[in-house]
Amino acid sequence: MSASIIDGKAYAAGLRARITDAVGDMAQQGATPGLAVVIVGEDPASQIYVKNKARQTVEVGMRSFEHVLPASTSEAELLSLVAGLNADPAVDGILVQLPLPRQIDAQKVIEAIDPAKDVDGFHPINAGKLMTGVPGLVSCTPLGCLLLIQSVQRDLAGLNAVVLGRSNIVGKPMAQLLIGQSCTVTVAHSKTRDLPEVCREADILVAAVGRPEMVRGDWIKRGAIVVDVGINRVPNPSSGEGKTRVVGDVAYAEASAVASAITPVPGGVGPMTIACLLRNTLEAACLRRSLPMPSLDVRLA
Ligand SMILES: NC(=O)C1=CN([C@@H]2O[C@H](COP(=O)(O)OP(=O)(O)OC[C@H]3O[C@@H](n4cnc5c(N)ncnc54)[C@H](OP(=O)(O)O)[C@@H]3O)[C@@H](O)[C@H]2O)C=CC1
Ligand SMILES: Nc1nc(=O)c2c([nH]1)NC[C@@H]1CN(c3ccc(C(=O)N[C@@H](CCC(=O)O)C(=O)O)cc3)C=[N+]21
Repeated sequence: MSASIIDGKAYAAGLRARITDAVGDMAQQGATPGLAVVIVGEDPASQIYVKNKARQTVEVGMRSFEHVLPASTSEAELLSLVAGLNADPAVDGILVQLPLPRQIDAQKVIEAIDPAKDVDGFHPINAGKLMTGVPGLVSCTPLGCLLLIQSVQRDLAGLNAVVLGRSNIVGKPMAQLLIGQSCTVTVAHSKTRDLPEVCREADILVAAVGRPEMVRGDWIKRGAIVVDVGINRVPNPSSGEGKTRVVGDVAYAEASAVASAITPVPGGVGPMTIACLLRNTLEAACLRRSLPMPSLDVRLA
């Protein structure tokens, strides 16, 4: 069997097209949504993501406010910028790129963002709403993963899902979303015993560990849906000295021989993360203006 490829890039483009239409309608009423992205320090990989976010924000017709701060920025300075963005009526969504430099307590910054503008869904209020089944802003990467899984299979009730990784930004909210879909969810991590055996139980396997190609073909149940969140830069000497390429947490060729459907890296979850960020910004803008959130149902042929 050769797995079908879940085309996250195409799905994300479809989602952005629907968002563009909705933003156009809002702009006509003088209510253009705005997204502020804050980056502290010069990590080149992070800067590429921030540039991509800003470009796509403008492409869907939203206003983009980019704040690039030096690596030496103090916690107090960042908190005061966040307070200003909370108070700015042109800003509907605020994203502070993680990780932050050592002198800044990331949790403090996350908790300083107005939960109504927390388009990352990282604030404890939004994390708690997700856990208790109350509508709120949901973390973009897990939301994107769920949309991709449901593009293959709409009804997930009763399926065994294994989430590899328990971070607050991916693993935990992913598990909550899958519980919400009535999956039987196992969350595995670095202390889990016999990881391959645990993974082999999964009808749905979401890998978010940050370990290049750790998940092998023989960890995967025949016919499983595999979602690879990992973004790992590894050396790629064949394209020149010092060159790198991006691989996921799953050994893609092996896995696609066993799975029924699989997300590629790049072109899988990554583009969905950004599309869902724009979706969340639209939702935050609608909520703040007491407008209904438009349906963005995306179906690929
Ligand atoms: N595509 C996208 O849009 C996004 C991609 N990413 C990528 O996803 C990956 C995960 O990100 P994130 O959740 O932030 O990472 P974290 O480093 O915060 O969490 C990694 C998790 O994986 C677990 N883990 C690490 N090594 C192993 C191992 N050898 N065996 C089992 N479990 C292990 C850790 O366990 P423990 O808790 O025990 O330490 C932890 O729970 C990264 O590659 C990141 O770049 C992240 C965000 C968005
Ligand atoms: N506050 C905050 N929110 C985040 O959502 C957040 C963050 N901080 N810090 C970093 C991680 C990582 N992340 C990605 C987003 C898009 C791609 C993406 O678009 N990837 C493309 C290109 C990959 C490449 O070639 O480099 C793809 O997978 O096809 C990847 C990773 C968001 N993150």
